[in-house]
Amino acid sequence: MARSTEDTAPARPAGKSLKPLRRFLPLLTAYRLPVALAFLALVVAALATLIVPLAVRRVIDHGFSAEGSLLINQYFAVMLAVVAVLALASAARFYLVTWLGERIVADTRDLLFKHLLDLSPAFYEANRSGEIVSRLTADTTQIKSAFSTSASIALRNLVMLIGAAVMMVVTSPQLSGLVLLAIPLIVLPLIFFGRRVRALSREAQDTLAHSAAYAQERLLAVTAVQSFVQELTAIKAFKDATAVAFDASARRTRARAFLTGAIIFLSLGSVTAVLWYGAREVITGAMTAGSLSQFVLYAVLAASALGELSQVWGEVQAASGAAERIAELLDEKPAIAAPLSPVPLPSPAKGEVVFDRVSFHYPTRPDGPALEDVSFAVAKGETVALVGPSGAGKSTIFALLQRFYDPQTGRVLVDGVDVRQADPRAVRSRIAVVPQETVIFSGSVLDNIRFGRPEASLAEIKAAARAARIDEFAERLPKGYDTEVGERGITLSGGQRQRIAIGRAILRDAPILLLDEATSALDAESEALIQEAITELTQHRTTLVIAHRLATVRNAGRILVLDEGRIVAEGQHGELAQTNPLYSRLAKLQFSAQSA
Ligand SMILES: Nc1ncnc2c1ncn2[C@@H]1O[C@H](COP(=O)(O)OP(=O)(O)OP(=O)(O)O)[C@@H](O)[C@H]1O
Repeated sequence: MARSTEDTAPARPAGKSLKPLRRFLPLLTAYRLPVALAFLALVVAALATLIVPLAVRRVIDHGFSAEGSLLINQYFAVMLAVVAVLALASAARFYLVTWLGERIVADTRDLLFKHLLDLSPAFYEANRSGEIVSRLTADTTQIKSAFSTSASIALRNLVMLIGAAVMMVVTSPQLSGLVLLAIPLIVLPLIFFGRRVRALSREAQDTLAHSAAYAQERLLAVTAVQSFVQELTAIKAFKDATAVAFDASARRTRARAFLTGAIIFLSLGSVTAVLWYGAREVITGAMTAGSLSQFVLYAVLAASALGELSQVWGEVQAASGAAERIAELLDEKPAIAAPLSPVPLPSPAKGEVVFDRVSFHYPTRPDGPALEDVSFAVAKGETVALVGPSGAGKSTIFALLQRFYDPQTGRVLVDGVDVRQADPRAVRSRIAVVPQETVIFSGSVLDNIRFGRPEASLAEIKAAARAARIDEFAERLPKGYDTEVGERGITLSGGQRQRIAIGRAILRDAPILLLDEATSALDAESEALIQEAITELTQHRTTLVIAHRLATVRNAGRILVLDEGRIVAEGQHGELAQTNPLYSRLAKLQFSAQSA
């Protein structure tokens, strides 16, 4: 279940059963012509069906008499034509309506994905990605049925029901009056079971998402599961989650089965009762056999339309439960958004960074400040190293600078503009990040470098790759730069992944560089290659680096020492090593093992 980033998740609206689905209706306005054609096909098919009983009466009342032998050929010829029209119109209706359903689902998925990309990290901290993916796939598939097959069946049967009811009244008002009495009997279970189906469907989708999230998390870390020999635990936990999802689906299906059974019994039962009454009318001569047959055919049509409608009603209710889950996600407001009229950043870019008395705690940790009263300024082209024990707040500084969160007090300025007043995309465009753990997407080596700037030319990408010392390994791969790297880059070594990250940042060519040095030890050769690549990257750029290497702190113009969210010292390596006990301890622990 998605939790709101705000602490108070809004309660789900109860009762208004189809509201969540209605919200997706406007998507149909883009497809007016197919909607109109589908409607036309629907009406034609329904009319064709309604003509059949009329023909049947004529055949029974006149066709079997001596003078009717000529007419009978005509009647059957007309019927054949009607059947052909019915078949054609039904095929067209099926195609168009299914097409529309698929379209709505595709559009909903696009809309949802776009929205998801706008949501800030705070949202993803509170929700599991597997559950979100389940909404994107399983729940949208559920609403597909509501907009395609269900809509098609519902509309056809609605038209049929109305048409058949009208024809019943025309054929025998007296018998129709009797049928009228049965209607409340049929509508009540529809309402009762419909509600139940919707609630149970919501539950079924929730539990399904839960098991999907579990599977995704374990599969992403399958090697960890295997190396800790936790397969059996994982299998059992997944089996339990699947069982819960299965039970929920079974309950939903039971409710739908009851609904369908009840409607079929009640509607066909009433037809039987009316037929019994009608048969007596025919015996007393108050009604012709043909009229009774015609009436009964219409009544059967109406009853089966009702039966199908009830089934569809169950499906629509189930879809409504799924739609509710999608709507919740769509209603999630991004915690970070551009102001109505964002202040443009000065052009040309300078690459200046200022933290002005910044205090911040993460939304999920209201009582634990991550930064307290942090102030510093980094001038254009300067390199500043951040050093501090684990959890001191170094990565948090990077996160605030990219405006993934807003500080509770104080300001973060990029090129003199408070990042809260600027468009977050504009701020991030001025920044290139080399994270400690490189994110690699499935695709080729080239694709992964291009991620830094998708519009870059091949020559630019190759140049960046050379500068980042990627060519050194890429050319030895089976297909060179076109080699597929596998999901999350599992076919590359740690050092190779880091160089791709550096290549991306070089290609991005942003004035501000945020570099989180890898802590993992590399062999001397890789290390040397990475240092060369980094030197290339930091030239002419404002650089903030979370330092783990002696060479880095030595080369930095200035070092900020962080401890428990505060800046506790500032200076250069030589002097800090002498004067600051925390720094000298960290330097001994972190840097002493390495040569410069
Ligand atoms: N997304 C988050 N949600 C809640 N708390 C967080 C989050 N990220 C970090 N923290 C907390 O904020 C504090 C500062 O973390 P930060 O990641 O900035 O430390 P760091 O100096 O980068 O540490 P390291 O060197 O280990 O990466 C820590 O106490 C950490 O537990």
